[in-house]
Amino acid sequence: MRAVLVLYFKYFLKWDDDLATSIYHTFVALCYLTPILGAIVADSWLGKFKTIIYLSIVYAVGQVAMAVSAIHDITDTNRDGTPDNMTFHVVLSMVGLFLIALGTGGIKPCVAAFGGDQFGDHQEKQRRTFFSVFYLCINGGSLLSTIITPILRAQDCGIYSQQKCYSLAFGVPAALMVVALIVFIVGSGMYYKAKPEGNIMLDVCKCIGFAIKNRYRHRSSKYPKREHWMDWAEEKYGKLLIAQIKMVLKVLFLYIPLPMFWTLFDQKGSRWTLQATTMDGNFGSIVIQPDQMQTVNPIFILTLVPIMDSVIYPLIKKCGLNFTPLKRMTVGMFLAAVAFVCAGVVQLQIDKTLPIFPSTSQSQLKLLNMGNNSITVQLTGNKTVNLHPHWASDDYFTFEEEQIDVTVGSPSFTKRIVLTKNERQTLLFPSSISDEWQLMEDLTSKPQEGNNAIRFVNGMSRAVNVSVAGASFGQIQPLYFSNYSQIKNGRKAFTLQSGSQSCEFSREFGFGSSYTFLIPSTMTFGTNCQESISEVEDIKPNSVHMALQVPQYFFITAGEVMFSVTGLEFSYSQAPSNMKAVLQAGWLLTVAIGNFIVLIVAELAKIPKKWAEYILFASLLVAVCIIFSIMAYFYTYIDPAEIEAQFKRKEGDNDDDEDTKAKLRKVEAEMARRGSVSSDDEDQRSKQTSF
Ligand SMILES: CC(C)C[C@H](N)C(=O)N1CCC[C@H]1C(=O)O
Repeated sequence: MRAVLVLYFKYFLKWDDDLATSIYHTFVALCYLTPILGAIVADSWLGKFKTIIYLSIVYAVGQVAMAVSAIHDITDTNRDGTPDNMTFHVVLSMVGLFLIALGTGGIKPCVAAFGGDQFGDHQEKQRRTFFSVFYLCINGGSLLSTIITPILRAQDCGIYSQQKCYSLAFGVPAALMVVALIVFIVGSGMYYKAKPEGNIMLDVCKCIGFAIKNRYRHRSSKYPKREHWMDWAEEKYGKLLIAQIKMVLKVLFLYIPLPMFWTLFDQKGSRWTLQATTMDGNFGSIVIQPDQMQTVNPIFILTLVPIMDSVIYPLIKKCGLNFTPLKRMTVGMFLAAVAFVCAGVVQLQIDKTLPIFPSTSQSQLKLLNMGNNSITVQLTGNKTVNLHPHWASDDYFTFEEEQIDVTVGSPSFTKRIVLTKNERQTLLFPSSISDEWQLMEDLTSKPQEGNNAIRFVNGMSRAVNVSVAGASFGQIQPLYFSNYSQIKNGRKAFTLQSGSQSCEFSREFGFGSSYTFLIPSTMTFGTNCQESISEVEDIKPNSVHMALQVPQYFFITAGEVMFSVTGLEFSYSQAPSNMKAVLQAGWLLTVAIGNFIVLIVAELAKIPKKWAEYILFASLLVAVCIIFSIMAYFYTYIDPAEIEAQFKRKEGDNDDDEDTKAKLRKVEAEMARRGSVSSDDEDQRSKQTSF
């Protein structure tokens, strides 16, 4: 669904690029923020199984709302193919997105933790495999959706008029979500379902609050220090709960630097896609569009996860190295930084091929001779150019002056031209140089999305109509320029028409170029006018190949596999039994914060050189990576189940606090239940995990 969301905003809801991008990132950030709610509901109240079911229903309803919001016919009263009550569509789609984000919150942390719950303590290896498979599934889905949803969207559908079918692109995932939910419910009898332990998050908050208050009350030096500030809750709360909170806080503290990884990671959808728009996507038999490069991420995930699990990690182990989860995550961060260095190097190559546009104090001018004779032009600053008939100066001349003198021909003819700062212009000399000269504005940036910006100049004495599949340049008056039209890459055939006469010419286009095509006064209409039309290259096509982005995608994905898959498993294994989903949500929160930082960075980072921006991000991540590795060095891995069992034994003997005892009895019952999972259940678990 994410694959077509920005396009839906832009083309269906008619939002501008900035609004579409901001709402998109806010939605994604919300999807990784709401897991906190889902996790609290699951761990404290409904349990993971029921939370997944209820919030999957919310998710499916949200997806249906999106599908309905994309039916233009609902408000298209005048049946012209566009919705007439946009408020209805905007409100319904925002409600839909909100429900989807809420549903995602319920599903994401619970599915991961619920999956982890299916494995006993002795099945650590299988559990690790589960997290890898879980990650594979997310990315398999992501890959399929990026391929299929754009195809669905491209279909035409409608009751009164045919339009692009966003409702199908949203409706099919809605139907699939319902199928997935049914499959999940049908499997109910096969799962191990850990019971929630009452309002654990409320207890946690109260316990932390009490510890802080109690610490403050006993701040005087006459009170003996305690090992940990949470120990100040001992007067009121059981040791087990305090120990569990310490485990969670320790892990959450470790998470503080992690959003920086996601800040870099999430820029592949924005900055890297923009970079791809300045590159050549021609791969021989297929042409890759800039945004399609993103599919390289899930493709690499699908190949790298199994390779890491079955080759790289075992090999490292064989070499006698203890590649602990936190070490893997550190290496993952480092690889992401390497990816950004690669992006910086690619950017340097691209920059070499980019035109130099005028700065705010400069203006640029190109000269174009539409006459049938060669002319010599002299410009201020002793610049002299010889222009053949129907020909333009090779490049733009740059001026700091506001106005320049232009002298042409012999006997010479001089005119003063007023230039516009920060602009590129073309000065057109008609057949007779004493006729009015035309000054036309040119592009001062590369055409967007890898398109080509094309325009025509009509040198004939009669109006000419120019069209090409998907675009029309309209009626071009004698000695006038047409407006620019955006044309996709590939071979394009143009039709030129004047009265009843017409002719065609075709040309192959790459990515990101700009051309002015000249229709000479000498042109005769026939079936083919290929020979007569000459072209002026205003902006060169992209020449750095998109394949050069593959290394940066490789490194960021290798980094993601080491960082994210390991992080998921680490969050599960280091969480106390009653806060597994909460820590999963804490992990996903780092993704949400990373997304928010991207939003801020997009506004703040205004470094003129893009390559320098990439290197800056890489350096920041390396700095964060060093901080994280120091924090990780001091982290001691724990076995929460073992610690909980020890407390159960100790506190069961000598604690006389009734509340604690009640809680311990609960833990004891739960552990006994887990321990006494019948051999049938155990068999069943082994069967389920034998992948
Ligand atoms: C569909 C995702 C954006 C693909 C990405 N490779 C991924 O799996 N994740 C990015 C953030 C964490 C993880 C996820 O759980 O979505």
